[in-house]
Amino acid sequence: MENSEIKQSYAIDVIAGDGIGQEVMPPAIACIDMLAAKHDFTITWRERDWSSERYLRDGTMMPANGIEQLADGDGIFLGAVGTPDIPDHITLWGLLIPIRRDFMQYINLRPTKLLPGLKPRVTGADSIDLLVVRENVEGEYSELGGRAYRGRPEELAIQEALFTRRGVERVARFALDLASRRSGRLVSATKSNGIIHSMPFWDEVIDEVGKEFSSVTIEPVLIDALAARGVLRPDTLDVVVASNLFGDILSDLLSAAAGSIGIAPSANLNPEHEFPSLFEPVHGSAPDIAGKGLANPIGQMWAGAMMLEHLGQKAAAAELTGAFESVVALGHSTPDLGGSLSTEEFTAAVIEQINTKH
Ligand SMILES: NC(=O)C1=CN([C@@H]2O[C@H](COP(=O)(O)OP(=O)(O)OC[C@H]3O[C@@H](n4cnc5c(N)ncnc54)[C@H](O)[C@@H]3O)[C@@H](O)[C@H]2O)C=CC1
Ligand SMILES: CC(=O)C(=O)O
Ligand SMILES: [K+]
Ligand SMILES: [Mn+2]
Repeated sequence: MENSEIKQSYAIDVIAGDGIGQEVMPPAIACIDMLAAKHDFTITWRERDWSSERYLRDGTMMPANGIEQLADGDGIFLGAVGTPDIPDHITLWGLLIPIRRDFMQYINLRPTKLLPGLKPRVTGADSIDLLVVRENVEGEYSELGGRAYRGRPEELAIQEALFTRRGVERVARFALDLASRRSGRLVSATKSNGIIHSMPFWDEVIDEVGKEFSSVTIEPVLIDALAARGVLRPDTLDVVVASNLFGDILSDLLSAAAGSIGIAPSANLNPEHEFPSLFEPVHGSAPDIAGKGLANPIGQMWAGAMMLEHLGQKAAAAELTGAFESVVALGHSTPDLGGSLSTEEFTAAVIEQINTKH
């Protein structure tokens, strides 16, 4: 695309949310603002106070017309939601999950990389560079089911997993296309030995769509064995396609194998650009470290880079990932990566990198 065709001014909704979401958002925004000035584009940040605090105050995570308010923006930049004071299904289903669904963000793209200068967690895994393609609007996270006989000995809960042909086809196609442009290898996370209906269906549909991509080899791997492989040999993985729940678990596991869940970014994509996409770190609100200045802002910064890339600002995106990679390569990091810098100190080092590179 010619540079002149790229829009140069964007409206981005900011939902820092809860816990360390509030601490890692300002560092990411500071970096992006500097890059915007350098690369001649502007971002208007539309700050939303949608959070658990708002829920405790007003009884809802976001306003009734919250989705409408986001619809005309160019993207959503989210920190994390969740607090020990409110059951997690209320906070998640009151904000993040409706956004993912109403805006048909059916792809959750989650890269994992061993950053330059970091030691692998296990020997033999010294070149991790993979992408989890997580199905993001159906699967195990469904509203089908219910509870009955509350509080009685007969009490029961039924939770149905929902897999549609269209839903599996589109995530398969996205992952196969990515794999065809990378190693030509796609691992499909399955569990068709134990889950008798949905997972054999998943396997069949992935296989069918795979016929359109003759250059890609599909390797179905049972999720239990895949978890073990993710710990021991994450270097053998390139593109992994997974259902909503499996992809959620795998992405925490793989980013931990590569150093810390504090570095992992996540793009909730509406690939058709029909609705805004949402960018966030993989991690949650981390109440155990919130308020202590210990949070690693890389996950939020890297999510910001994915957002810039999605907007067409590829040079700025590359400069942002390059900046935090350089700081880590110089041996500076937050405690989760074995370093001693605070969130603020690490951010200052990244900003200095951006400043000194012309
Ligand atoms: N997309 C979202 O907003 C998500 C929200 N959550 C919510 O977050 C809350 C806490 O969930 P947890 O299960 O504890 O997961 P979590 O991801 O918040 O934390 C897990 C562990 O990783 C550490 N950690 C996470 N991010 C870090 C960072 N940037 N730097 C350094 N260390 C980091 C935490 O200190 C904690 O020990 C819950 O309310 C949960 O529902 C959880 C995952 C995703
Ligand atoms: C909710 C959650 O854990 C995630 O989206 O990663
Ligand atoms: K998050
Ligand atoms: Mn998760």
